[in-house]
Amino acid sequence: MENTADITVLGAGSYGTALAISLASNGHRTLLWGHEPEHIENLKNDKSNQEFLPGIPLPDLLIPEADLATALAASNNILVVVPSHVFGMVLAQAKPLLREDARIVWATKGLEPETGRLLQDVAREVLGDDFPLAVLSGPTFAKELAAGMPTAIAIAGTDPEFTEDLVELLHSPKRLRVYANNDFTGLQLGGAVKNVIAIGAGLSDGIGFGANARTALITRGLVELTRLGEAIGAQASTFMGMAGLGDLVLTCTDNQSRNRRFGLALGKGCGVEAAQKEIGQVVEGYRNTKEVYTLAKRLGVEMPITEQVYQVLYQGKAPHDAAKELLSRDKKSETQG
Ligand SMILES: NC(=O)C1=CN([C@@H]2O[C@H](COP(=O)(O)OP(=O)(O)OC[C@H]3O[C@@H](n4cnc5c(N)ncnc54)[C@H](OP(=O)(O)O)[C@@H]3O)[C@@H](O)[C@H]2O)C=CC1
Ligand SMILES: O=C(CO)COP(=O)(O)O
Repeated sequence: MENTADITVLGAGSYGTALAISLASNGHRTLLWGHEPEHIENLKNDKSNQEFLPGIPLPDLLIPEADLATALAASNNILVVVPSHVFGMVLAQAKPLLREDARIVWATKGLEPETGRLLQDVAREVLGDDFPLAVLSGPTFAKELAAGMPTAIAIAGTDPEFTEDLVELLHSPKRLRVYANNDFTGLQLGGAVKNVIAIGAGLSDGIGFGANARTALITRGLVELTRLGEAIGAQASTFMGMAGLGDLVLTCTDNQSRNRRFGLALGKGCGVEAAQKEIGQVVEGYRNTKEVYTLAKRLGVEMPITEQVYQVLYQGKAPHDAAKELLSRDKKSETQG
């Protein structure tokens, strides 16, 4: 039927398109909504997303859609993949158009601008408590997922039936392995904090440090993520999985990561604005550093790497000085605190 779909994806950038390709390749009719009609027209004409995923064909079951009302009427399964700073705004836009049986999942990685709230709090504030919610998080570069290269991800949510249905929709023996997780909070936090640590790893490589420093940042980044997670009620074990260690290793070590590339550019002496412009896509960790820092301060959680990245991004500290400060911290036990 023309106007029905198994799932609707909101956000036609690199990751929204990659997830839509993956869903459609699994045989599910998938509507992909984007806010720029011209961009959606290009997707239809080119049968690919030349701006974000050049050269990767869109499957026939992926239907680009410029009208939000049509997109939301087509399915009760709504996957939101817009940057975190517009997440609340897009939900507010969607709310009056949502079907009564709508269920909302997001793959956005970040915290609410300024407040540092988890996106579940934003979703509940905007939508109320009646819609089932879920989150996708884990080490998944859009380009590889879209190209059908093997990928694994984790999912958690408020409603077991919804998360099970999402696993069914997303899971593919050939391209995407989906792990169910029961830590809704932990999955959201992992996706936000890893971006900050990835900037730190990029900074370290950019100023000429090596594999030892990068690996120390990943390892201690995992410690500070876990500390913050436990303070907000997440399970420490979550961070040893896809949305913690998995995403940290991916984004701290591979130059497909925009957050890592942003840090690299800053470490080499580039300014914040120029580095963002060079990347030309969302760098979630830039804003999210402020939000993670704010959240950690509010809860009294020690996050030395986040603190130094914050000082480089927002207080004009030189990357070298930030690195020196991290190294010159008091001796401490690896296992305590
Ligand atoms: N790319 C990846 O590999 C992964 C990304 N993610 C997460 O997915 C989220 C989206 O990132 P990604 O797709 O990569 O980002 P991109 O920069 O590739 O695309 C962002 C998209 O969001 C659109 N957008 C911006 N503002 C709005 C708005 N108000 N309403 C609707 N759409 C809007 C942009 O449109 P326009 O171009 O017109 O501004 C663009 O199409 C982020 O939170 C990211 O961390 C998670 C895992 C992997
Ligand atoms: O979240 C991602 C991979 O899991 C994408 O990372 P970047 O946003 O740093 O490109």
